[in-house]
Amino acid sequence: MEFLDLRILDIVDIVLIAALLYYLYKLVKGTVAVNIFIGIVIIYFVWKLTQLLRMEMLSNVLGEFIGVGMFALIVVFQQEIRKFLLMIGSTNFARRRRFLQTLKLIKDDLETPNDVEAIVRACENMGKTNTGALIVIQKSTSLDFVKNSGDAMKVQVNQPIIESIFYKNSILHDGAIIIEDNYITATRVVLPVSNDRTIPLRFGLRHRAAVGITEKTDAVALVVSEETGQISYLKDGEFVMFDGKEDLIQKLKADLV
Ligand SMILES: Nc1ncnc2c1ncn2[C@@H]1O[C@H](COP(=O)(O)OP(=O)(O)OP(=O)(O)O)[C@@H](O)[C@H]1O
Repeated sequence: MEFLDLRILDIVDIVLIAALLYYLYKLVKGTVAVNIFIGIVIIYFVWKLTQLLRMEMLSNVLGEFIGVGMFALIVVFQQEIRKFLLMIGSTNFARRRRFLQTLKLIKDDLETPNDVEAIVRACENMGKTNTGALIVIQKSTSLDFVKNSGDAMKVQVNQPIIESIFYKNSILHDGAIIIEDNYITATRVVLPVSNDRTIPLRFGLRHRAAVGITEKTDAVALVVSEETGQISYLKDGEFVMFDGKEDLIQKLKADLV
């Protein structure tokens, strides 16, 4: 049967399409782009239906629309396409780097493990004084596309530095900080805010920004609430539950490997 005549390349084809759809979903999840995307899919199916039913005029009009639509798409999704390419490029680069590291082709010390204890201790202290904080820890996806909105710096992670950045009277306290390979590489960063309507209303923009960046990239985020002093840990756009400081440290370490 021709239908069951599946080649290895067909399987690779399906896996690649699945990966592509996954990246697209991750990119548009919770944004208005999702509605535009659904609109396009609907128009495409109506066009196919009109072709099938031989409704010449409507099918021609929709066909023309779809033809020009490709250019319109590039304009409408300009931001998303940029992020998409960045996401694919940086993820592959990081994977390649890890692959080379396992083969010992490049030095192991390129990536310094993040000082998770210092970060969590800083969050704990900031929580006690109700100091709001937003910390994003980069993994394999590059965060360059958000870093540009803040101020670049390169300081090795340590507890007092983090606390002094978020200290209420500090000029750097607004926005998020980015941590890469145990270095704080940007402060006052503005993150994309998630539009996810399932986030409880008690969480404001700081938490929504943490959800936003973790749903669009594989970074993880820590938020200290200014109102309650509570620490939240976010991964893949979701709040991760933890039982005390030690549990948070263990979870972070496991997620940052
Ligand atoms: N998109 C964003 N990117 C980075 N930081 C942000 C963003 N939006 C808000 N913030 C930071 O969060 C701060 C407080 O915002 P908001 O009070 O709405 O947050 P919240 O989630 O209610 O937090 P809290 O519980 O601490 O009040 C802002 O002053 C700013 O420093």
